[in-house]
Amino acid sequence: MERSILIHFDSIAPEEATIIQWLTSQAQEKLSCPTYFWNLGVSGLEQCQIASDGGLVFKPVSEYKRPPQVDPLLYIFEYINNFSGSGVFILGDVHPFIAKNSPQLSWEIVTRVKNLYHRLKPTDKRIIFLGQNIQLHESLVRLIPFAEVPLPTVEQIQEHLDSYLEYLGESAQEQKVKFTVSLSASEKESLARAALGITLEEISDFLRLTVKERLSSNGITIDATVTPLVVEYKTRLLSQMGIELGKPATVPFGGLDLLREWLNRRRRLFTQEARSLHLPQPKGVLLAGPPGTGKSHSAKNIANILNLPLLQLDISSMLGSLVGESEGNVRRALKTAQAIAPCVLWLDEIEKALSGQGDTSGVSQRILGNILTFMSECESGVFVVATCNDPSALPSELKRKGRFDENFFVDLPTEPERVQILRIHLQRFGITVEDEYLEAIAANTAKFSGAELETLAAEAALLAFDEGRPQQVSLGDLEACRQTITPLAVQDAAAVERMRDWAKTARAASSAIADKPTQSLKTARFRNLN
Ligand SMILES: Nc1ncnc2c1ncn2[C@@H]1O[C@H](COP(=O)(O)OP(=O)(O)OP(=O)(O)O)[C@@H](O)[C@H]1O
Repeated sequence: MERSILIHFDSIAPEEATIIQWLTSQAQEKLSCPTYFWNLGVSGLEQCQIASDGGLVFKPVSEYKRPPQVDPLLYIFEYINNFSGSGVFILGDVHPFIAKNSPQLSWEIVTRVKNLYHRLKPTDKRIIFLGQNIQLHESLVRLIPFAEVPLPTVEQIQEHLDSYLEYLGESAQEQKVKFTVSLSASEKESLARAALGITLEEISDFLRLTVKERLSSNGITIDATVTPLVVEYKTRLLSQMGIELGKPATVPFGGLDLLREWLNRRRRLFTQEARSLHLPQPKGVLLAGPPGTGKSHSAKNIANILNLPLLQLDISSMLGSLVGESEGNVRRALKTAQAIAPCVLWLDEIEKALSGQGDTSGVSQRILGNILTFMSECESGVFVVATCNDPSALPSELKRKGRFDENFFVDLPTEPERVQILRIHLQRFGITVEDEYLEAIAANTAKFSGAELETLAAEAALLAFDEGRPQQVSLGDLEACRQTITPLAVQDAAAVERMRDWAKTARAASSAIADKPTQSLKTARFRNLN
């Protein structure tokens, strides 16, 4: 802020007030000058001041009088230009006029901003453009540095909890309500960790709501029972942004031994010990294969194996209609993952969002750019699991070697894997079937996917139950149900074979398999895709 004339500050919506507050105190401390705020919504220009309780107050500037016929944006620029003295001017709402790809992009405004840059250079006046997901027009990029506000760390959240709970306590006292905070140091840390991924203002909102809900004749108590509530609150907030906080997988996956082995070798890299040694963090895996082969199921299990929280991102559901909105949603999601890290970030069905088919606005290209930059820059332990059915539809930038740690093809299960999958799904209903029966059925289910084997197990359990033999599944039940299921690989053999062929040729072109000479290619259901 000391050296830049104009700054473009990217905020996350509810964090705006916190940023203004921070900028105000920085301007006071480092530049000894006042801070002003303006946007199209406020009636005029307001001076920002830090109140004695640490809060932010806005005071209208009485000299700022815009004649009704003058454009508000041109007027504020002129006002700042003519303003005598020093000051930091925070301007909201300017970005639609200076952002690239914006339908409201105005050359007049872009030119004024450039002029202002040169005019303000010898003065002690600074302008900060505050907005979300702004990508400045090319002609301004070099003049206006970009600052981004990361989501708060555990330590920042803990500090915020202390000060905000103290403030709530004082307010309660004023209203003669008993206010008790009963949190040990470790409980407070757990609470702060549970809140990772949301902004400080969202945390304040949560605490205010909780206080209201907890008010009883005995007063208000804030204790460890608040922690699961903050997780619920965060889950709701993230879900509104297209991010789902995944639940740990309760059903293990059968087969996929190479993936399991690969993960087991890396799980320790996410521990605090490895992180403190700055060992490189694994970036992630790409899982591609026919429908129902267990890619999503594996993604959930990966989080379990690595013992990390799971965040699921459905990029196609994030594609907003407004310019910049989709990219913004994805960037916010990536930031959230970074704040929650170490974690697993599962990008489901990425080919749907990133193939670029029918996308004339270039949104998918920009989203892809965001994801690629994130993957190459993020060192905080976000393990990306991308799943897709059709790898040939994916942009090659995403598949090239080094992007993911490994690109795996998840094929239809082999016979021994089918035994394992059937066993897992029968056990879910408390059913144990002799190995030789499972092997007999596995031998007859050559083209079945994991999902179809799951259906077969469930149907057999129902049949036995219907016939008054709960949990007594026979070979006959399994065989009868098998005959009712036509696997997709038979129904749409051409499509499934296309995927498998593609993977075979892709594997032959890869050197990664050669890196693993001990691996049996025959049983390797996971194959490198590059
Ligand atoms: N290897 C496996 N072990 C255990 N269960 C499996 C396995 N593969 C698939 N399943 C079962 O099949 C269900 C559906 O599989 P999943 O959704 O993971 O397939 P997918 O490959 O992601 O399919 P799609 O490409 O259609 O999204 C899972 O919920 C799981 O119960």
